[in-house]
Amino acid sequence: MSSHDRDLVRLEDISVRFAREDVLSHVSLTLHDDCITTLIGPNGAGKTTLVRVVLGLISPSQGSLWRSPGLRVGYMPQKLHIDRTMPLTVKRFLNIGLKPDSTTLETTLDQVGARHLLQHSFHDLSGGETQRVMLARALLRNPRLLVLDEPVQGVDVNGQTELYQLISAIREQRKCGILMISHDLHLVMSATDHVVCLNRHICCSGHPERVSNDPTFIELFGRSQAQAFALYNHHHDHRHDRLDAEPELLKSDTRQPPESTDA
Ligand SMILES: Nc1ncnc2c1ncn2[C@@H]1O[C@H](COP(=O)(O)OP(=O)(O)OP(=O)(O)O)[C@@H](O)[C@H]1O
Repeated sequence: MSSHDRDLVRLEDISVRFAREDVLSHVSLTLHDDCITTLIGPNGAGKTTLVRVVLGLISPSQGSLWRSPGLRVGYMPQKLHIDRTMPLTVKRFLNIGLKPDSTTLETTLDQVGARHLLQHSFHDLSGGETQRVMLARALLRNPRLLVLDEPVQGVDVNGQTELYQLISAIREQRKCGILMISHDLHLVMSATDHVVCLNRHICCSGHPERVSNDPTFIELFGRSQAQAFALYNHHHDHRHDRLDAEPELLKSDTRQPPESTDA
């Protein structure tokens, strides 16, 4: 298989202009099977706009976009506005426009740890439960590309770590490509192969470690993110004498990001 066979989407020199203002300038990016790409950047950096270009919801003002023929995309939006007065169980929510058979529905809910929520009211779910159900909905399309716009929004810190672990597991099992937007590089570290740091253009990109050391990343996010990353990295890069004697302890320790979530 040539490396191009793994390509799902290729953006070449894309620019997007709204009201005579460039929101994206000269962005080139390739998304692959079995690869998690994370978009980070400050508010208004153009992350959602870039996602909307990938989804085909916005036509770029300049540049070219190639999508693998017949590409199935599962999309989890940042926000969903549903009228609370409308009674809506999780089962009904997952059936809207999709009509999965019951086995697929239950298997998918199992995968995201939400099968027990099937008959619950969608409106009464916690932040983490809502995100899991939304993820299930995106997965019901059996996507080759999964697009997640801030998947841990409204979820507490422990829940965020669990959700990122779940996203990693989904990629492992399904070998799909994943494009996600996040504000917390140190939290997504273990769930990311490729980071794109965006501020209306691509400031830097590559392996998370490389990006976190890039001066443009430090300039955009400040030292606190870079230091949080360094602390996280410390868990990964070192073998301490005490832990060398306790390999099981090391194994569980390496998956833990730092407590802080400050941006
Ligand atoms: N349809 C539109 N028309 C005009 N301006 C738009 C439109 N969509 C987005 N913008 C502007 O483009 C800029 C980038 O918006 P975008 O939502 O892509 O940023 P973002 O990086 O996702 O931000 P955030 O992190 O706050 O969600 C913002 O200044 C926004 O106001």
